[in-house]
Amino acid sequence: MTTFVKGHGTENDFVLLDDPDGRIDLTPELIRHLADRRAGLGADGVIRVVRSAAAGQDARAEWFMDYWNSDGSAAEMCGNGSRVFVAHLLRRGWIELDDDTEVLIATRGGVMPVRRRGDLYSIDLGGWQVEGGPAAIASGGDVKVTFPGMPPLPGLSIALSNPHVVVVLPDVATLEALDLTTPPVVEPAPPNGTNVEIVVPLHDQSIRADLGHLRMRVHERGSGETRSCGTGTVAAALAARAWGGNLAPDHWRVDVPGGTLYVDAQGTASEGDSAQLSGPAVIVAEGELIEPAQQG
Ligand SMILES: N[C@@H](CCC[C@H](N)C(=O)O)C(=O)O
Repeated sequence: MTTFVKGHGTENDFVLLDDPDGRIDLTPELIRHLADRRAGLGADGVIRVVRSAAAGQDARAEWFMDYWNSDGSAAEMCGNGSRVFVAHLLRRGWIELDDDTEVLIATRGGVMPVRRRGDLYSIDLGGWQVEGGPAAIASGGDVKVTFPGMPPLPGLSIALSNPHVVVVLPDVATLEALDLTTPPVVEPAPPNGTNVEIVVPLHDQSIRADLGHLRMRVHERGSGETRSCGTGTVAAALAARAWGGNLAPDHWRVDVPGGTLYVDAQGTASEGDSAQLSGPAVIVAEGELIEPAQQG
């Protein structure tokens, strides 16, 4: 019997499968079936919750977040998923985590520390880089991104644990009208595909001067448009910070269709040792899987 929970982080939703001892054969077909919003449970991604020792992963972290996109492809990392993963481990009693202490989790993108303060979880995503460096920042980007019915726009590639390209638009009306039903075309095509974040800087007076503010939509590699992408908000803040130059803030609020996330960045405009993502994690339901052959 396989138990699961359904959860989300700012409405980026996941099915988490309990597999502490590494017994589940998680095929792309099973992932697509579970993620299907009509024939399955429905999710942007599927996370297998497995001990690192049972999955051949880094022993510094007891637990491995085995993350899969809804199309059945594997991803290195999921920022929103990492918070839901830790909330689930806590709820199961598989870890203990007091306020302001940290737990290490293993991901394909490396071992990362997660902290909790009340209902807010923060993860340190480690090193990052603006691909193309200062020249790409100065020219607006290193790639061209085309959305249906629009001329190509510059995009800035950000190497985090997973790949991102960030595009800036002038206003919220243009952002809301954007067609994300098909993948944006990125040229030259990144070798492993990419997540694409589209942002509008908000210059509202109500926000602190040391806190940047962005509105964002995202088209995720392997999942299509989602209501939030945690690593995507970090990439968006890093790109906006790079474009903003010396006076740009290190702290950012990013509003996505599913809620609000916060990003803290360290390092130069084009490279840094770490960036932190903070936001909520919600567990909505739990249950037992029925084997596909027994369904119907
Ligand atoms: N939604 C996630 C990112 C999930 C993986 C992504 N689609 C990829 O393929 O890199 C997040 O919150 O970071």
